[in-house]
Amino acid sequence: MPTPANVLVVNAGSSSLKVRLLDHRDEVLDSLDLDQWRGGDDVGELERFVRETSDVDAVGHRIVHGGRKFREPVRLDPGVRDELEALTELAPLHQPRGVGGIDALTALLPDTPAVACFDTAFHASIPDAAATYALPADWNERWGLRRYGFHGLSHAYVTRRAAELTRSPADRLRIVSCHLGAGASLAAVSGGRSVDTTMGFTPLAGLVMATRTGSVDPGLVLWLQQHAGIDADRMSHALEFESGLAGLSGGDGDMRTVLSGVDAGDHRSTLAFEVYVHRLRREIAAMTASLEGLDVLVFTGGVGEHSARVRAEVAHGLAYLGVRIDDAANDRDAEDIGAGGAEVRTLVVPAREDVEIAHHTRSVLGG
Ligand SMILES: Nc1ncnc2c1ncn2[C@@H]1O[C@H](COP(=O)(O)OP(=O)(O)O)[C@@H](O)[C@H]1O
Ligand SMILES: CC(=O)OP(=O)(O)O
Ligand SMILES: [Mg+2]
Repeated sequence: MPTPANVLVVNAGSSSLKVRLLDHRDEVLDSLDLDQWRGGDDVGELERFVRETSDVDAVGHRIVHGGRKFREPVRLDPGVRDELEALTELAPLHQPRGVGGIDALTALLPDTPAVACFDTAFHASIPDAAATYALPADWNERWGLRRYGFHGLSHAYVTRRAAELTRSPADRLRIVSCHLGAGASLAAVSGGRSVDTTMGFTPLAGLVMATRTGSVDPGLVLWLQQHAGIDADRMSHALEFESGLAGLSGGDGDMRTVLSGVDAGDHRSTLAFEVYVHRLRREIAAMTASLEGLDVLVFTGGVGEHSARVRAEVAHGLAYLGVRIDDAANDRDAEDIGAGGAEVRTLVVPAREDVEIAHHTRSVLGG
């Protein structure tokens, strides 16, 4: 078929559904944001939006988990859809929402071709030394236990933008991409390929997030189960929804709420902010070890794009790596916030998973 021009991008995250219609130049023609989306039950608004939107040539979906099989974008058919649903056990929070998006759009636009694009795909290049857990080898093989990594569509877009903005070919750059949204992860990108990341087998690992713990001592989790009477379901809910910024500060996990608390002298909010920043700095430094250096540090996602305070705290603690920012540029959320002559470039890039998905959708269907 000819390369589709207008792509309807469906991005079902852990808490929201973002739908965008992009034209052949990636201009946004129309969009719909739903804060509450559980996949399935509340298709009403989506249905209205799609009925009012004409000229959809193709649909591109963000799917969080591609499992062992899907390492690049794939054209959707009923068989593929069922394989994606079967991966729900690997990402119970995210996968049903993505599959719900596929089902809703298949019902609304049954004759429009659709492509699934995976959060995990960009990280398929992570070498075994970084992707392998030191567990019994036959467990790893039997269940495909591995550091899959997530937010790959965002990290891939950041990688392309970093190359454009620094006017250097991506194959020469060592980039740490910081995707700081409600979910948060880092990617170490060398020569355009992901070589390490903070999320793991699930999107629970790594950085402190809005309501997720990020990494904790697995011994602590076992201790709570074996000695404190916290069963697996209760534990899972606490680690996913009651932890992170929300758990520490007692608020909703929104960084803006935490910062208001800090300004009001609230001790819990202050500790939450300090823990968030500490972990972020430490993990960025860890990514530079995987890269054997650092050329570009990039901030993206709601917190990364809008919180000058988080960026400043992180950058000031990483001066020893050559990170130096221009505080005035940082305060106005400029694209390039690096200080003149700094060894490391520091950039702020809007998260555009939609652009990445539209590109993949066009190349799968047109190529
Ligand atoms: N001006 C701001 N200052 C600090 N944090 C912000 C600001 N605007 C948005 N955020 C943060 O961005 C988060 C949402 O990030 P976003 O990438 O949009 O979400 P999602 O991960 O759901 O896609 C919110 O939880 C909030 O903490
Ligand atoms: C994978 C992941 O954590 O996604 P989100 O940030 O949308 O929750
Ligand atoms: Mg997001």
